[in-house]
Amino acid sequence: MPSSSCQYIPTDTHKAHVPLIFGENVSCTFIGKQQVLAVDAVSFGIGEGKITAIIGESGSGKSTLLKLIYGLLAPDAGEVRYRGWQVPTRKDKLIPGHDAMKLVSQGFDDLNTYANVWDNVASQLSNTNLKLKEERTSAILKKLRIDHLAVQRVADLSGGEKQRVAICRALINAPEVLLMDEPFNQVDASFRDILQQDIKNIVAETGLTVILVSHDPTEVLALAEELIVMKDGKILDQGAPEKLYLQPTQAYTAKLLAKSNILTPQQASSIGIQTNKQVAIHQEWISLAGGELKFTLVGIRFRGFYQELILKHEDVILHAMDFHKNRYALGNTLAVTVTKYHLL
Ligand SMILES: Nc1ncnc2c1ncn2[C@@H]1O[C@H](COP(=O)(O)OP(=O)(O)OP(=O)(O)O)[C@@H](O)[C@H]1O
Repeated sequence: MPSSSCQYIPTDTHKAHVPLIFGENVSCTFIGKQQVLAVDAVSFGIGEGKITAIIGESGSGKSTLLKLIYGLLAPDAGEVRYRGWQVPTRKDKLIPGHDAMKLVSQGFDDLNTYANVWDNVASQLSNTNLKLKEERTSAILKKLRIDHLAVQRVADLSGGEKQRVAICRALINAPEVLLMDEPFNQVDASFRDILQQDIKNIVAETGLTVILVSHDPTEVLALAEELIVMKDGKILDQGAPEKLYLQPTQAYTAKLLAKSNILTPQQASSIGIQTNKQVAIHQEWISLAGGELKFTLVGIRFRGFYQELILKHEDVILHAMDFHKNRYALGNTLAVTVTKYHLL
């Protein structure tokens, strides 16, 4: 329950469509050798029972925003509310962190690496009902597929396994919100997909609200239902992944999510697109199967299942995807068609 020292505005909860968590003009400055405005007057809403990802380049303020939501940091302006209640911060509470939320931090700081997995998780429950304690610990370890590791020391686990222990610890007391800072950092690609699906299943089964931070948006495109895009402490975009991917409003978002080619109106005009706006052309919107536009191949990057071609026409550089490797050489002239573009 929210702390009694917090201000409650009952009318907020009666408004239609008020998000579970919302921030209004929230700012946070770090004062050290230099003053850093890490979060700059942002307003946002986070819906209940879904997965929201905060994404952006390194240093854009993602972790700071997560800490403001949890109450680990106090905003120097604006406010964050949870179910209409102002989120208590260090100023209001002895033990920081909102009681309805749990944070899984990047470094697994909360784990006791010398204890085994079972004790790390079970220790989060009281001893008043030992049977229930055992049942709940067993159930959550099974749900996160680490029941076979119950007696292993945490120190001996892989990064991905430690991540699962940290999530079990966070979830065992059934918080309403799970906050995760770069949860897939230490998990390799194949395990990442399984962990993401497990998190999705838990959200679907329990109505848990998940907020996670990622510097790699491609890894959360399939996971999150809502994205918050940050740059230089500001929120540039918020919306559904498909919408932000296909109809970005900002060049930054288009580049971040789709590695899109961004052209000025003049550059666009030289390839036949007349507009006074910037143009985003995603790599997959460029067809190499012939066309009027002639580009010179100036670079080839191996990307695994495809290669990225760097194409030049006058002062326009386009990056395109090619799934048929080894059919072109540097210096070749390629006939190109832009099949789709988006005006910013
Ligand atoms: N405790 C702190 N003291 C001083 N400056 C800080 C502190 N924490 C963060 N910053 C600065 O605030 C800015 C935002 O940092 P933050 O960690 O929120 O970014 P981020 O987007 O999460 O970055 P990353 O993806 O690299 O973790 C950065 O310039 C960072 O150096």
